[in-house]
Amino acid sequence: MTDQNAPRRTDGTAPSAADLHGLVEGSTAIASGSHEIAVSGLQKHYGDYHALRDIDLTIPSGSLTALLGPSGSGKSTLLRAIAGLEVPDGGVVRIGGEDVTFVPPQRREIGFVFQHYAAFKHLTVRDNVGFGPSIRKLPKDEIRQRVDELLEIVGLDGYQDRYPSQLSGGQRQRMALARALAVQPKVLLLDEPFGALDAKVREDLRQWLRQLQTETGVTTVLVTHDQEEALDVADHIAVLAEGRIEQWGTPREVYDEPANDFVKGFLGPTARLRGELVRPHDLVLSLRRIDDAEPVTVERVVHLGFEVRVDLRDSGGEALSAQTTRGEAARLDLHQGQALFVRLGRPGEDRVEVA
Ligand SMILES: Nc1ncnc2c1ncn2[C@@H]1O[C@H](COP(=O)(O)OP(=O)(O)OP(=O)(O)O)[C@@H](O)[C@H]1O
Repeated sequence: MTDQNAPRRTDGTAPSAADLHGLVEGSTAIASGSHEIAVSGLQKHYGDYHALRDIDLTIPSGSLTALLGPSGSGKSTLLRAIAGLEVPDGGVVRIGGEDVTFVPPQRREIGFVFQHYAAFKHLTVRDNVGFGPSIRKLPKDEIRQRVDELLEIVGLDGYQDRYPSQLSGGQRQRMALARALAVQPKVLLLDEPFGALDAKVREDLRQWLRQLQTETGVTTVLVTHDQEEALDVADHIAVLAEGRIEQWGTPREVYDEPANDFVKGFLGPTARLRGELVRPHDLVLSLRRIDDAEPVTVERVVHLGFEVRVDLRDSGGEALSAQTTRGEAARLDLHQGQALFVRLGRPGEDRVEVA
């Protein structure tokens, strides 16, 4: 089976490790000045399939932007078009104000990290990270110093002489980031870099990525289908669906002021109350009817640490879930079969109902 996240050439085949190194080999500039990424009117077809539909997106210099969307929404295609691994059918890609639409990847001064990092197995961590600078024939002691600094930043100091097979998955991805940064790229493009790792490691690595990005200030684009990851690390999120950008904004904007039901549904759990899509934590439960609260029956009470999810059924037979706290669940004595009322809370309202 082919990996959806694996990089593809325009002919559909996966690039070799040497190709990927080629992405950074040509990099010469040190990340300074404006490295805004601006995409306008971008179109991409694969045969009859319209993978990118007129994409306009500006990624501010020095920021971390997440491309978030379901599988097949076009995230990787957009990232690969920015990298130069895909040639668009129409539109323009600019990096730092320069039109790079037809500039080959190795001349775009980018660092790229994929979900499955193609390390040189026969090279040590030091030589993997130092590969790009050594191709550019930088002085050996300068390379050594740069590699040591980067390995310290990514938390791999002391691992210089190990081989990739002697690293954990998380350590390998951190080595990949160090290697991408070793050539001091203008922009860092990350395609589900933590996708193959387990949940806890992912969480640690995204905190670490956020810190690394803040320290280096390199303009970063992160492809992810994980809304929590995007909300957690990104300055801005572009939400994609079917080759279009549905919304662009800060994590708070896309979560609190979603442009449409798709964005609302994709950014977090939702419940439908009288036809309106709402957040489960915006629902207020009460034992007596307040205002025009909807009568519901408790089907299940699920304790998820501090939070409690209450699965309900309304009088029309529709299922919906509310989210509440342990304290409130105890106060209401929530239990299966209980008759309750649910309504939409107002922002800042005290959730504790004395019924
Ligand atoms: N080389 C290709 N040839 C044909 N179709 C392709 C090719 N690359 C991507 N596609 C199609 O274009 C669409 C967008 O793919 P893309 O990889 O950009 O989606 P994605 O949002 O990154 O999804 P995922 O999260 O699954 O990686 C998909 O329907 C995919 O099958």
